[in-house]
Amino acid sequence: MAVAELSAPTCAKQGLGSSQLSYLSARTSSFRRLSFRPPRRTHSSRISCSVNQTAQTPVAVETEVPKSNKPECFGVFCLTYDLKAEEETKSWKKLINVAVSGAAGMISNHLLFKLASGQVFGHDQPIALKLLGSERSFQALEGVAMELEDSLFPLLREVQIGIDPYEVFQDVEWALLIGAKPRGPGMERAGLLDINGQIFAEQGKALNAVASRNVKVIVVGNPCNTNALICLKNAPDIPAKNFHALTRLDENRAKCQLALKAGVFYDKVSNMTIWGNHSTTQVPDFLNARINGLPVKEVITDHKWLEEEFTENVQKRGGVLIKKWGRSSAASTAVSIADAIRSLVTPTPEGDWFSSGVYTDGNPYGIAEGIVFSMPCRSKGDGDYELVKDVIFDDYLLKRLTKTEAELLAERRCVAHLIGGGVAYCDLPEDTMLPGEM
Ligand SMILES: NC(=O)c1ccc[n+]([C@@H]2O[C@H](COP(=O)([O-])OP(=O)(O)OC[C@H]3O[C@@H](n4cnc5c(N)ncnc54)[C@H](O)[C@@H]3O)[C@@H](O)[C@H]2O)c1
Repeated sequence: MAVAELSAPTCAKQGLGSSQLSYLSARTSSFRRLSFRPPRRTHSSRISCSVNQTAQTPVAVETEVPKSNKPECFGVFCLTYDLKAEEETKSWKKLINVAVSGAAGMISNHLLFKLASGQVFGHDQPIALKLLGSERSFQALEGVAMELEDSLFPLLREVQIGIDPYEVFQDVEWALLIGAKPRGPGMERAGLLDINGQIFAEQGKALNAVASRNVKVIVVGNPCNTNALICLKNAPDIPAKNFHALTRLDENRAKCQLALKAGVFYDKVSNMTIWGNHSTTQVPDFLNARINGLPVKEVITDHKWLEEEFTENVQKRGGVLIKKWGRSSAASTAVSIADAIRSLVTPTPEGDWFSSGVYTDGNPYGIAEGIVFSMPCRSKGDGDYELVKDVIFDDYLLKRLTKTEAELLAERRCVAHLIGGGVAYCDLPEDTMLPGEM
């Protein structure tokens, strides 16, 4: 049985400096050793350094182990430290609560360490991680929490693990919904929509009940557009605008392909929109994208390549990767989730935009309302976004937008029973493989 135990110097590593902290001597003898136990609903680690508060008498406080189903702390995160009077600090931001579902999975295994290190929300932003797993993955979740402990991240102040979204999503300001069931052998696409739809319906209800009223939700688990739709429809008290389906990986892939073809570094590619569904009907928009500030079609004059190879390369990149590697993209997906968050918490560079799957109500492009569709967005860096208006369309682009829109409307019909739309009727036009899907 693994035992999580902490020692005083660890909190010193939490960015406060050892002189700012005081500890009870011989803590390990008096401190409750908490062991990782067989699956229970919630298990949390908590570190709380009393910053941003008035100066207090130095004392290290042992956190009470809460009763019943309240999160229970263990390990290094159980201690609460107060600052010495003369060492009051004012520079720390308020802690943000971030939930990650599927936290024991492959994508999370990359993402969590980026979040905890400050690479995503900033190097002055303390963070609490609330990790949601499935019953089957609970032990692995404990392992993840242990690795987070052992990483001594200065900004990581709390870690909670659990399998009940109503507990794990309590007060969260961000929810990164990655956990989903993979498509099993012989499973129809409609079956996947239903099985994962149930998960996202429940998680939407839980967010509605207990999350921050302005929680930002990024749905990664596939089929992510329709899962995001299900989630937002089950969370009527949270603005629909706050829900995103991740298409940033597709955007990054498209930028890379254009850079390769044009022989430029990929930071020279901008204004890249992925339109529509995160499936093989997605539309990487080379009409509005730019290279070195110029329209792509002026820089890459091989338009046949753009229409055929480029488009297909991006649409099918996830599938090709699976064939080569035997598993779906995890590291680059985690990077793209980090990019997607950063795009919402930092102002979008002048003249540029980013892609995200967002709710279509009120969109200026004439796309059907009531679906989650990837579109070009800009942000002031406040977590919110607005849709970009100055984009152009041609026949090629419009034709493809219609196809991906039809697919999303069909997916919506398949999950009508999960979004208050009556009886489901599944008539998917074709079985498009989802990028990254096994
Ligand atoms: N949108 C994108 O760009 C993109 C890219 C790649 C993968 N994906 C999707 O992301 C999802 C996760 O991928 P992965 O590689 O991390 O998979 P994974 O199988 O390694 O991990 C998924 C984890 O989710 C957990 N889980 C299952 N049901 C859950 C539930 N109800 N609540 C909480 N956790 C649950 C599983 O136990 C598992 O640990 C898949 O659906 C995949 O298709 C999306």
